[in-house]
Amino acid sequence: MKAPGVLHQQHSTALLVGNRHCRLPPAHLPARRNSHELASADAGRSEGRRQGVKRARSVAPLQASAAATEQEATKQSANGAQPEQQNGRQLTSTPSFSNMQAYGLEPQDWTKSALSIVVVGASGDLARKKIYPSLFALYNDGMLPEYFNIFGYARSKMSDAEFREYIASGLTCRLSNKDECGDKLEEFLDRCFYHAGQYSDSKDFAALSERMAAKEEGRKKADRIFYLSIPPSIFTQVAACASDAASSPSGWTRVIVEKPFGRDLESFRELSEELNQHLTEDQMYRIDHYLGKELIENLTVLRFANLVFEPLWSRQFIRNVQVIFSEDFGTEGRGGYFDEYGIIRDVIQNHLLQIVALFAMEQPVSLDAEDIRNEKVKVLKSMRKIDMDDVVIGQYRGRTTKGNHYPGYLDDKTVPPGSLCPTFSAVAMFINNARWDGVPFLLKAGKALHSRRAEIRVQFRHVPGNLYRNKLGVDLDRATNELVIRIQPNEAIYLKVNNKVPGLGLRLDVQKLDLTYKSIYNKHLPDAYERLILDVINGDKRLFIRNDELEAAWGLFTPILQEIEEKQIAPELYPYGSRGPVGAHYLAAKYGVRWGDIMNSEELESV
Ligand SMILES: NC(=O)C1=CN([C@@H]2O[C@H](COP(=O)(O)OP(=O)(O)OC[C@H]3O[C@@H](n4cnc5c(N)ncnc54)[C@H](OP(=O)(O)O)[C@@H]3O)[C@@H](O)[C@H]2O)C=CC1
Ligand SMILES: O=C1O[C@H](COP(=O)(O)O)[C@@H](O)[C@H](O)[C@H]1O
Repeated sequence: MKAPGVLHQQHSTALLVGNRHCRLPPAHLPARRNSHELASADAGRSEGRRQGVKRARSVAPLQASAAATEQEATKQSANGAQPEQQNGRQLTSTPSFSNMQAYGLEPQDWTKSALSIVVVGASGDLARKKIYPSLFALYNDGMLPEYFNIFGYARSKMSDAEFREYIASGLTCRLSNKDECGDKLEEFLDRCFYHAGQYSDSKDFAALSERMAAKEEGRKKADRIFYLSIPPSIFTQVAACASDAASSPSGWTRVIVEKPFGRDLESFRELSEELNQHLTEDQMYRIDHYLGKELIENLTVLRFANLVFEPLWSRQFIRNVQVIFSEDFGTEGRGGYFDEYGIIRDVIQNHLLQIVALFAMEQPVSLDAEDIRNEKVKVLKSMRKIDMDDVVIGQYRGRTTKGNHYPGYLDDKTVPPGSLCPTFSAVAMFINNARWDGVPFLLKAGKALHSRRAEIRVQFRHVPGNLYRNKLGVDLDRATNELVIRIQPNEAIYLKVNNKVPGLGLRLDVQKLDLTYKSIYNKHLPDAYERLILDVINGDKRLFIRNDELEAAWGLFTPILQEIEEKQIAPELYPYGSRGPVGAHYLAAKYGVRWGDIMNSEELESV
């Protein structure tokens, strides 16, 4: 256990904290919002709540059934049982609900434990858009423990009933389970409670803890998860308060930390040092939601569970690797946040770099989280310092087409006038190790582009001494094999191969060996947050980021970020809805590469 203030694994005094402020470090990260932004965010939230209320769920029956649920829980509880000695450092338990086995997970005994999930920043955008829907989907699929409760915590004033309406306004039923979904929704909402409080007041957290304890009563032990869905400027104070006043007295306590983890190497180190005063590494779950996406989890399966790919997975056969992220909408509404970070910090330094690490790592000793993360960090540490000549930045400008006007980045009222913040970037990176020496890894991310997609494209070398060169239909030096892992939308893995066009004569064309998920697996794919929240419940850290990975990632990007900012390098403008700045094509051409998404734009039309 850490020095005082570290979130306690076991203690019995969590509820006895007086009226005092939590110990706080100096605020070093920029406050994320100014009052104008806060006001507009508040307006948006009220609107969200109003919409929720409009959906006309009746609250009274809900409360009645909440009482029934509690009576039932009390009837079933093992009264007077002593808290189990529990070490939160280990993978302790897995939900015992019906579906665990169906998902290939080990069912374990949750019958004696309660689980409380606290969403800190409960009135916010991420909570409503992602966290509640994921929790509900897990509940609906039978993946949450029997005795779970959800507690929203934020400064906004809300009753439990209003909170439930707020949650309900963001929920939808899955098609696969639509008939039962209404009842499930009511049951789920019955387990949701709201507690208003300040983020730096341990008295408020102690009161929250008391409410949690009342719901946890009767279980042998209670485990607690705090999801910090708040701006990074208040991560530490919340960790301090939760640690001081609301950690579990009898079970484990885990904390999910959202990105951004700092904005450069220095601020990352400061944040990390501060959080380490209150949380142990075992308690911290640093989320990168891209790691929770189906196709990213499948990346290692593809490589290590098949014989055909791994022998080709090196400089010997791979010409270049492209990791591409594009969105067909701008920063609308999030400009205030975005402008402090820009696309390199927002997407490339975390999501895309994590994908590269998983893609390029050596086979881990086992599927254990530490073994996987050891291999990822080796890749990050082997990366060559990024050269400014290998970086392109862009910013979208407004565009009017077919009578519609699409506003530019600078037209967003929450963006400071004249901002040079990049909304697009392309970077060429290299891994200085035996496997990847000389292979360009081209990363590209942009907002307000022509399409929404995220994919990995692996372009293979040409076939040596090709018999068919120059003779037939396609240029085989250009039509090399390409493996595409489409992360979203319409998840797919396909390999482009040269094939003989059937019939007389000998003509070749390019076809796909196609594993498009929707045509093969007739099922809804879980959202990344579902997978990740379930992993936190199970204590599985494979898909969460370790401190040394972040240290290496920031080490790579901080020098170029500083150079861009210090020299005030102007981004190349590109029209809203276009394919991005021309500079990205020159960057690829410098390494003899053509961007796969541009070269094969017809593939997108079929998505
Ligand atoms: N939204 C998204 O799509 C994504 C968000 N994230 C990260 O998740 C976290 C939460 O994001 P999001 O929900 O968008 O954030 P919000 O800006 O919506 O903030 C969440 C809540 O925190 C409180 N809050 C907001 N600003 C401040 C402030 N300056 N000081 C104190 N409290 C404040 C508000 O609650 P109240 O006023 O009621 O206390 C608000 O409802 C952030 O770290 C973000 O970077 C990561 C990926 C995507
Ligand atoms: O983390 C972030 O991700 C989203 C994109 O996530 P996706 O799952 O919808 O692809 C991005 O819009 C946002 O700017 C960034 O902060």
